[in-house]
This record gives sequence, structure tokens and C-alpha cells, in this order.
Amino acid sequence: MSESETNSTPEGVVVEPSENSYTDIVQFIDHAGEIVKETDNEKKSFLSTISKREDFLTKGFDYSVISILGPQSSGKSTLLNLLFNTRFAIMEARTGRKQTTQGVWMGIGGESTGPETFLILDVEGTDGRERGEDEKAFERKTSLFSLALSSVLIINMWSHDVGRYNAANLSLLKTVFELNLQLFQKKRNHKILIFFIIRDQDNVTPLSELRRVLLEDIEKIWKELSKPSEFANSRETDYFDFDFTALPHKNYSPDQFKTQVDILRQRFLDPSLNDFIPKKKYRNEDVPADGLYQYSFNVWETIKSNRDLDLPSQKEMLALYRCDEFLESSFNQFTSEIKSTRESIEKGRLVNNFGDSSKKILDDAIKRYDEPSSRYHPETVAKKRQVLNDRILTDLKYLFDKQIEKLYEKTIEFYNSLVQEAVKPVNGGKSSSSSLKRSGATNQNGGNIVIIPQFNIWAEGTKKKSIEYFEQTAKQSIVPGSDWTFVEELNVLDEKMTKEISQLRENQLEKLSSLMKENTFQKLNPILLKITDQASDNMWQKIRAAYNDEAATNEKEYQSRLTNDFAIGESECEEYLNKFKEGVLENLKSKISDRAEFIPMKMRKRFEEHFNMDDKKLPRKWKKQDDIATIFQEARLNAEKLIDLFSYLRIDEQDSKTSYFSLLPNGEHEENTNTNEIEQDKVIIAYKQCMTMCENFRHDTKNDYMQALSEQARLTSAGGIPGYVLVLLCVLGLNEFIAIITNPLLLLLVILLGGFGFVLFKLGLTGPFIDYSSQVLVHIINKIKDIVLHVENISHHAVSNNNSNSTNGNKEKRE
Ligand SMILES: Nc1nc2c(ncn2[C@@H]2O[C@H](COP(=O)(O)OP(=O)(O)OP(=O)(O)O)[C@@H](O)[C@H]2O)c(=O)[nH]1
Repeated sequence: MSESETNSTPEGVVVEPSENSYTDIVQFIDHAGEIVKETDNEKKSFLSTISKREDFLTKGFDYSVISILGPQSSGKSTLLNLLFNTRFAIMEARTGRKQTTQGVWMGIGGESTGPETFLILDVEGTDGRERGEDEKAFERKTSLFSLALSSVLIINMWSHDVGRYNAANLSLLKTVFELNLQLFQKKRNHKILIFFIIRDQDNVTPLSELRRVLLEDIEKIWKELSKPSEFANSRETDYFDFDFTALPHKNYSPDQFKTQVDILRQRFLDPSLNDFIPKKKYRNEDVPADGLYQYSFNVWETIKSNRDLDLPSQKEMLALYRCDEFLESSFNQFTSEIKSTRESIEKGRLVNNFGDSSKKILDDAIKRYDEPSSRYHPETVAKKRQVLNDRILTDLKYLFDKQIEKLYEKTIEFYNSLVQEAVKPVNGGKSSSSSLKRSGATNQNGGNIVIIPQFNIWAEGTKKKSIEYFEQTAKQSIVPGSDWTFVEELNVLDEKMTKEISQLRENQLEKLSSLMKENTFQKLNPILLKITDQASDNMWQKIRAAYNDEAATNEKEYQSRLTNDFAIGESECEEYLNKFKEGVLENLKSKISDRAEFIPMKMRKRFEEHFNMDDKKLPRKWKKQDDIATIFQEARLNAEKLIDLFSYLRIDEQDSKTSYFSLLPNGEHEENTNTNEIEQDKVIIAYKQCMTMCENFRHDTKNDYMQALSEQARLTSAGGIPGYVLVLLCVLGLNEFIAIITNPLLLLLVILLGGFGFVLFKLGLTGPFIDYSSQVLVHIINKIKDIVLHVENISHHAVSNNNSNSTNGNKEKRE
């Protein structure tokens, strides 16, 4: 555009706009008929120019498209520049009359043309020498293009061409009429003003005369036009208004020229004038300013490719195109507005009032779309609005689904927190409320058990609270007006909560049962310990009394909590109680079983009490007349009673006399297998174990018996020696006595032995020494006995072998 910017000053031009009031002009269609594209620094496109003109784009329908057609170098650009402050290129007169405007140029008025907004089309002049053969075809195309876009079509002509029917101008007019019929066959919604500007008017022919002649020619051209049958009777005035003006010679009468141009300009700019030219009625009311570029583009592309130009569908296409643009732009804005919400939701956070905030964003997006699209084809606008609405709602629905998903998780978390709050022991294992205190207890593992009081009421309230939390937030997440629902998720949640609560209830009931069992044994344990320690014959009677007392108290408490806290019905409660009783008995059995581990020790103790102590509970000294065997057997059987005592659970009254490890008259034991008396699940120590215990005990006590016997034997032998035996000993031993005192060696040995005996006597160790010596002696004797027996056995065996060998030898000989 450098040529337009360096607008050469034509001779005699007297009206020159100030530098900063010029409007942008740009080539839209180039000489080759192509729409001009932006090239770096070289060329600007109409698109980029118009995109910057916000003042024009926001005009809606409030603008006029004015085109100028006419012969080449007939001062068209000059006139447009003067009228609209444009800078269309003007031919340099000195270089000769050659084509300056090539293709179609556009200039946007608006800043310097007062309240009126214009889009000016400076069209390549007709009859140019430069184009040659293609002239007509190109002229038809540019004319059709101007006709499709314009509200005012200026036909610039020399005054001397008026009345020359075959002059170029009138053939141009014919072309325009023909194209008009072709173009507006389908729909015609407004007239176009054809404005004749007659240049170089002389002082002789008045405008009225020029006008008359031109109107005659127009009528004639219209009549001669071959029209489709439906337009046969139509008149040119059905489609066009005609107006005329004349300008004096620019060079010969510059002042008058300037005056007339000024007047003419006012007629373009001042809507209050009666002869105001670009009246609203001529405007193209279907193409808003912001869609003009696309419309021009589509129209020219259609014309260029010699396709039929169907303006209504062009306008529909334009609407589609533009609405798509508005839709995209609005959707993009929506995307950035929803970005932070999207990020929050995708990071797993819940967004408060998602529904309302989204609705506002949606409404804003629709509003953003509605505002510019409202000037376009209504059906297309509505269709695209629906598309935008659906697209946004689809996007929001995705976020809504995510939000509900998260809400579901949060509700479960919320529920869990309520459970934690209810079961959380505070202050070292005590519950937060006084009512809970009675439910808190420390179990054996050191953990705390909290039984939720009034469980049924609590569970109902907790579920309600959780569901309400979900419902409330979910409702706030629905975009008003949408058909979104969360019923399915709510049902799943409801099911899940019911299951969770049922599990928790089971868990709580188990805990309650354990707690009650622990309570029972907390008091029962020390009593049991004492009773089993005593292990008296009436042990089970005492256990039964203590057990019944404690169990009954706790059973009662358990029953009351089952019915009050868990709303358990009578029959179910019975089941729980039976299970509880079974559990307690099992526990009791296991405790007795634990105590049974000490039976061997107890048996030993009891045996010793009977066998090693006398009636005064003093260590027994065996006497000659004591029946050790009987005492030993009694003591043993008395101790063995303990095995039977601990081997069978005798909590039921009916079992009080039952014996499991039964004693036979011969002092042996057998298992009681009478099924009428014995229930296997009441057996605490299995028979085999009882037997092992008994055998071990008997083995252990064997030595006691032997020792008792040997002690008795020793005491018997240590009894008084008769006097005559002593006299006899002195008489018979006198010789030996003399032999000893006369033999110093023997005397020394006697003195040593005597000293040793004296020391033992003085230390009181004579008894133990004798015991020990006698034991050693007995042991040595036993050993000798064994060896002798063994030798006897061997010799006997050898003899019998020899006999058998000789027998066999004899047999063989006989054979
Ligand atoms: N005789 C006469 N010459 C004029 C008038 N107005 C402008 N000119 C001159 O005519 C020549 C061509 O002017 P342009 O404005 O370039 O004419 P155009 O019709 O735009 O030319 P193209 O764009 O090439 O078709 C220039 O030298 C102008 O000074 C006029 O009213 N009368």
C-alpha cells in the first residue's frame, strides 16, 4: 500500500484531508482475482486490517457498503478520497492515463466520517487496456461482487458519455441489471441505490437534462433485458432507486468542484438531509459488520469459481461460520473460567456450590455467544447456541460426575469419622461422655474397647447424617436446569452404609460379649485361683457357687444391653445369651485346664503331707510297728484324687458326683465311658494325659516307699543289745583287747576310729552317718547280688546251650 500512502497530489485537487484523519485502505482482491493474503511487511490483508478496527466490528448493521464502478481513470479514487477521507491510489496525470486501481480495494470509514460508518469499495475501472480479453469477465465478477455487498452503487461517468447509448457506462449498467436479476431471483429484501455521478459537467447541460436522458436509457436497457418469465413485468424501480449528481471539471473549475464535492460529502454524512444518500433502507440487514469479512470472502470465492451466487444461503453459511467462531470463542473463555474449578475437582477436592457457580459460568458463556450472534440467521444461531449449551454441559457433567465420585468417598470418610468419634476412648481409655464410660474397658491386649451406647439410635442418626451430607452437597452440585441426577450413587451409598453399620453392629456385639466375659472373669479369677489352689474335695461346689453368682450378674447386664442398646428381640437375645454362656463355660474350662498344669506338684505335696508327716503334722519317724505299705497306698490314692478332680467340668449340679478318672477297687484307674454320665466337651484333662500323670507320680513316689522301708529296717536293727551278750563279748574279747593294747599299730587304729566316732557323736552326725553307711552297704550288697545273679544266669544259659548242643549232636549221630 505504499502507493496509497504516498498519495500523489493530482493537479487542481483542492480538498486534502489531514494526515491523521485518513482511513485504512487495503486491497481485497488482487489483479489476478485472488483474495489478498498477508505477507510479511509487504502486504496487509483486509482481514488483519478489519480485525483491528473494533469501532467498525461493533457496528452491527449500522454501516453502509458503498462501491464505485466506472471507466478507468475517471477520477473514482480521487472522488472517494475526497468524500470519505480514504487514501485510494490516484493516477499520476503526468505519467499518462493508465490503470491505477487493480482488483478491488476496500477502505473502512468510521473515524473521520462522523456518525456514519462506511465500507468503501474502489473497483478496478472498466474498459482498461491492461486486461485485454478478460476484461468483460472480470468486470462482471467485480460488478456482481459490488452488487452483492453494497447498499449504494456509484456509477461514475463522464458527462460527455450521457446520451451515448452504446457508451461503456451503459453497458456496465446493463451488466448490473442482468446480474441483479440473477442474484435476487430467489429473495429480495431491499433496494439498492444506483447513484450516478456525472463528471466534468459543462455549463450548458443542466443536471435535470442529464438525468432525463439517463433515466430514458435505464428504462430502455431494462426493457431490452432478457428476463426470466417471473420477472417479465417487473420494473427496474422494483429493485433500484436512482439518484443523480454532477460535478464540474476538477481542473478547469476547481473551486466549484470543491464546493460541489463538499455538498456531496454532506449528503453522504448528514442523515438529517432530505437527500441523504446512504439511507438505512438500502442496507444489507443480514450481514453484521463483524461478519462482513467472511461474507465478502465467501461471496468472492463463489463468484470467482463461477458458481451460482445464492445470497440467502451465503448468509446462512456466514451465520454458520460466525456462530461457530462465537461458539468457539465463548467456549474457550468458559474453559479458562472453569479451569480452577476443574483443577480443584481433578485434585480430589470438593467444590462448594458447584451447581450454582457452574450455572453462572454457563449463563455467561451463552450470553457471550448471544450478543454477537444475535444479528445472524436466527435458526442457525439457535442451533449453535444449543451446541454450545450442550458442549458446556457435557464438560460440566464430567466434573459433576467426578465431584459426586469424590463426594461418595468423602461421605464414607465422614461416616468413618463419626464411628471413630463414637468409639474413640479418651483420657486413657475412658470414653468422652459419661454414658460411654460404662462401655469402655481395657482388653487383655491393652487396647481399649468402647461399646457405643444406644447403638441402634446412634447408627440410625449416623447414617442419616451421612446421607444428608451427601444429598445436600450433591444437590448443590447439580447445575440448575440440567437433568442430572445422583439417585444411583445415593442408592449405592445407602447400601454401603447399611452394610457398614451391620458389620459395625456385629463387631460391637462381639466386643460387648468379650467385655462381659472379661467382666465375669475379672472377679471370678482370684476366687478360682484360691479354690483350685486349695483343691479340696468340694472344689466344684465352691466353683459352682462363685460362677453362678458372677455369671448371673453379668448375664443380666448383658441381656439388658442387648435389648436396650442394640434393640435385639427376645428370641435373638436368647441366642446371644446361650452363646455367651457357652463362651463363659469354655473360658472357665480353659482356666481350670491352666490350673491343671500344677497338679503334679500338688499331688506331690498332698502325698508328702500324708506319707511324710504324722497326725500332728510333724516329720514322721518310722517305727517298727508302722504299716508303711498301707500308709503309702492311702497317701498315694489321696493324691491321685486330684487328677480326677481336675479332669472333668462339674459346673452342672448333676455332675457333682461324676468321676471321670475312676478308681478301681484294686487301686488302679480307668476312664469313665458311661455316656449317661460323661459329656466329652466337659472333659478337661483327657484320660491318656491323666494316666501319664498318674504313672509319673507313682514312679516318683516309689523311692519314698523304699526309703521308708530302709529307715524302718535300720531303726529296728539299731535297737538294744542284750546284757549277757555284752558280758560274753568282754570275756571272749579279753584276748583281743590285750592283743590290741600290746600292738601299737592296732592301738593306733583303734584310737583313730574311736576319735572319729567321738567326733561324729559330738557333732550329732552318727544317725546320718549310719544311714548313709547302711545305704551304701545295702547298695553294695544289691550290686553284689545282681552280679551273682547275672553270673548264675550266664552259667545256666551256657549249661542249657551245651545240653541242647549235645542233644542235637546225638540226634545227628542217630540220623
Ligand atoms: N477531468 C477530470 N479529471 C479528474 C477528475 N478527478 C480526478 N481527475 C484526474 O483523473 C486522473 C485519474 O484519477 P483517478 O482518481 O486515479 O481515477 P480512477 O478512476 O480511480 O482510475 P483507476 O483507478 O485507474 O480506474 C487523475 O490524474 C486525476 O487527477 C475530474 O473530476 N475531472
